[in-house]
Amino acid sequence: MNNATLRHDTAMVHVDWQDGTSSDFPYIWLRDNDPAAFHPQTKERTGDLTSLSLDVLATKIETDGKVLTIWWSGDDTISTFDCDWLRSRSPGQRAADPAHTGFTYWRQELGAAGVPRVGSDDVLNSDTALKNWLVSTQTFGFSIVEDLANNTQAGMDVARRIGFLRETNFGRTFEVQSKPNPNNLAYTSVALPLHTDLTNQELPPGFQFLHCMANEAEGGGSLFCDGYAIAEDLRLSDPEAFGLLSTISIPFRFHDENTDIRSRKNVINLDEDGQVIEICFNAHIADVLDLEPTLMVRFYRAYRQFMIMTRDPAYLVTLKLKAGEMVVFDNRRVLHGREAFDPQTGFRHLHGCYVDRGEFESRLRVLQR
Ligand SMILES: C[N+](C)(C)CCCC[C@H](N)C(=O)O
Ligand SMILES: O=C(O)CCC(=O)C(=O)O
Repeated sequence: MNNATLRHDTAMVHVDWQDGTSSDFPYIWLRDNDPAAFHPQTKERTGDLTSLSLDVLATKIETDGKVLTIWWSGDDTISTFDCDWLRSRSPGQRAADPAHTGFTYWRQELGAAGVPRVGSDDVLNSDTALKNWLVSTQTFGFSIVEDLANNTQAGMDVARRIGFLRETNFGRTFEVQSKPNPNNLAYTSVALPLHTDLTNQELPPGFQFLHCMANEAEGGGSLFCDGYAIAEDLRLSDPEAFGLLSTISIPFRFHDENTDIRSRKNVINLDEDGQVIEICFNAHIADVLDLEPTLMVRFYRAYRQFMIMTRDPAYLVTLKLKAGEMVVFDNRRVLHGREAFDPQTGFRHLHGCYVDRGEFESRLRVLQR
């Protein structure tokens, strides 16, 4: 970068970059981000903000277009910044995040044939295949890994290519099977309407992995819908319902002999720009609603409307997992469910685990380096 020009006043350094763009850097920000204030090996911040004056001022600033040098008043500190780094961190613009590769919202038209698929050996052995798989899993919120070995380790091996497993009250891994004395409906053979798991947790698990070991019973098909697509359609068709579901939290609770785990969540969660970033929807573990009575009635209308949309075939993709396939989905975006099955007609067994979004995004950033 050549010929950047500088102006500075009592609060900021203003830089006109050669390409016509410009940036404003407050002095306190520059002083706080002096490269010398970071540990050379760990890259952690070691500078102490409280030792700086908020009115810190420069006595002299120079740039040769590659490096910007500042002489500070008050002490003899001289800070040197790389201009490309400065530009990439221009205050007021978010630095691009390589883990955020974009979303494609989908509806029924995607069909089972549109679900991204990848071979388990490719993901296990190739970083490029791993990266491409993570990108498509994030884009659609789900994917299927094929040709897993026929043991309960195989799905975990794939999940661990991403990162640490998220342990919950259901264990580090879990067996979705019809069991005696079930502590939740997943462990029966009944139909499960579309839902997200563990909305009763302070942080609901990010990605869910369900490795199909056997699916021989009649029924037992899998259901999926894109919660983000439903939320965006609701935003347009019923702004009042969207507003309530994205601002009013409701209680969720799971309890059994050993646990009583509760959390309040909005059904639709937005970031500060209003983008949908999480769906928490699980009718079976919604606790008794405790809203103020007039709000209650408005909320029920909104909540029921969202529920009706989750039953609308326009959003539904169905498939029947085969032994050796593993479905992977963002549990905080894509709702999942299953048809009832008849355990008398054959064995059905899914082996599952979770990996949180933070692990997933970290792996993606590292693979994009
Ligand atoms: C069995 N497995 C661990 C996968 C899910 C458990 C879900 C438990 C709770 N009923 C909920 O729906 O969130
Ligand atoms: O049995 C299935 O296909 C899905 C089970 C499920 O929804 C769950 O474990 O949360």
